Amino acid sequence: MSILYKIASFLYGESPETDPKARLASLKSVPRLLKLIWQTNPRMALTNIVLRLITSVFPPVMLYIGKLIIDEVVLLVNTKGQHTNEDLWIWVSVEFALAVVLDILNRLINLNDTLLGDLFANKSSVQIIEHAAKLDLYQFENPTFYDKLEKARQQTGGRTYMMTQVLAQLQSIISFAMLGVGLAIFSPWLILVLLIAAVPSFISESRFNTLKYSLTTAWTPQRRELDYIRYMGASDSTAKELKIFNLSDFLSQRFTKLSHEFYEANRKLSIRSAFWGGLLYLLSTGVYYGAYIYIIINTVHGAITLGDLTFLAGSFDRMRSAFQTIMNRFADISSRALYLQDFFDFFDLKPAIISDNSSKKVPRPIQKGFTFEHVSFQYPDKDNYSLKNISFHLKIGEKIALVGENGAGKTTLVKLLARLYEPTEGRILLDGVDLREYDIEDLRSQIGIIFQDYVKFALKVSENIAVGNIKEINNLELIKTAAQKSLADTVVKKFPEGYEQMLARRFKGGVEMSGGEWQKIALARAYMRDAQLVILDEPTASLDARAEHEVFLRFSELITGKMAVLISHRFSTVRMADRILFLENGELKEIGSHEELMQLNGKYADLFRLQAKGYT
Ligand SMILES: Nc1ncnc2c1ncn2[C@@H]1O[C@H](COP(=O)(O)OP(=O)(O)OP(=O)(O)O)[C@@H](O)[C@H]1O
Repeated sequence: MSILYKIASFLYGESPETDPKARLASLKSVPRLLKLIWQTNPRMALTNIVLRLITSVFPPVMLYIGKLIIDEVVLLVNTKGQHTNEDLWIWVSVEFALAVVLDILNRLINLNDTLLGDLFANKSSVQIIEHAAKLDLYQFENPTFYDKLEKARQQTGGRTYMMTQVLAQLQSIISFAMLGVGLAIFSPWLILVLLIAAVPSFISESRFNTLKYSLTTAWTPQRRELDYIRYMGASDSTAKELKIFNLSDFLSQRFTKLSHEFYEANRKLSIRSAFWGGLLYLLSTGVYYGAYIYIIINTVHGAITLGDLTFLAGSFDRMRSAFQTIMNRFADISSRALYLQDFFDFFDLKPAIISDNSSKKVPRPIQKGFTFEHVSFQYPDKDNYSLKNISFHLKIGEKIALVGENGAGKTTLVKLLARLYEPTEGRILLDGVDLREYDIEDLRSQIGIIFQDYVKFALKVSENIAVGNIKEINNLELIKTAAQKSLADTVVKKFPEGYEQMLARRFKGGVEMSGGEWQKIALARAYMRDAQLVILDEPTASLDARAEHEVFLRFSELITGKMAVLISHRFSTVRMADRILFLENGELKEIGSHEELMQLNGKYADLFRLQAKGYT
């Protein structure tokens, strides 16, 4: 075990989050951070470094000029004004000029920090969005991944702060070295005293920062829950049910209990940290004053001049605080580096569903269609299969309907078709070639899919429709045609601002629509692209029976010649399909046209009759 490791173990303990090896390793993310800062804006990053370098030379130079001034004054006092005072005023002017320049430099650094920090925060937020888009759907459904994503997202402010800290550290180290050179010329042993004085305080800072990180990390799931309760307690989407079910007390009690537990854990740590921090700082200050007294005694005995005294005391004081800052900042940086590690860990996550350069383009037009060959699928965190041994062929121009009770596996099947997941066993072929061999983006561009839980974007009507083919966002003609096809144009007509109308009430001027109206808008997305396969996963459940019938009739006419997969619980709609696949517990139980399945008199026929009875 290396000495470094032993020291680190002592400082940080051995808990998994505070594992010293992990902490030392996390410092490796600092150069990666610097690279990111550089990439944000090389010119501003360079300016920042240069300004800091120049500024770091100022403290020793100004202290030395201070010494010269005092020596001049003492000389004048001792010679009762005999000695010419020309030099004195020159030095005072130089010091004044330096003070002005230093102030300007510091302001420029602050300005640069703020602007570069803003750019850096924006860039990393964009990078998070871009990277998240590349990841697989199952990664979003995994709580560990979600924690990483949350940490990466929440740490935007922290990363900007970290950026300033790292750059400031560079400046402090150079400044410290410059002061050290001056001090070493006069009295090298003072440097040793200085180092010893700062150590206790550094230890306490390190230890408590680490404990703080462990606490925050250990509480991530609870903090996520707190965020969730906060959102549920005050959100447009939950307000209705909160009132009807009178849930606000339930939520506020739950929030209070959980937040209080966290507060208590944090409070104890903060008090301990304040106590030990204060005590050890007192110790450092004691050592400093010991050295100060020693210098004063030497001055009184005439061993050094009064100017030397101010220079030494000044240098010593500044070095002491610079050293303390460097050490504390180092502790801060290394514990924040753990958060930074989370950020980079998120970027290191790679999607499993990818395509390489040799990937095929989807045939235009598709010749044979899609074939499921003994496809089984199990969600990563589930013990049982959601689809079992499914085999069927979707022919060119054919419209099939998936029917089955809740949880039968209908949505899962269409997710596999769009390659949002890969089959656990078996394979899916497109024109006889495994789906995995096609370019994923090209494949998805040929599939139009509207899910039951489609997103209601707080965007304009035109944008809400254009998300079906975002490249055409400025093609208002296409958007209008898509709206006509899905009957959304009847909804849009009611808005004073037409296609410019803002939807959802999240932002000013946004209007809310009924479930059925939203569905017509969402359906228009399917008509935005010239897809070869269109999948509608129950996006019409909120439409009244007549509207759904009309929508599907139009749909069948409009997509003639294309393949379609419909999921609906309404049998009047389902029977319009060429063939019906009846799923039960992930298994394909019956397949055939409505008439064939009725003749078979199996489960489909049972359910059909049950629903028909309900309607009469
Ligand atoms: N993301 C997921 N992670 C884990 N299990 C899932 C996930 N999505 C669905 N399941 C499970 O897979 C099974 C099939 O779900 P699926 O959504 O495909 O059913 P469905 O037939 O579309 O149901 P519904 O008619 O209610 O929409 C269910 O048991 C469900 O719990």
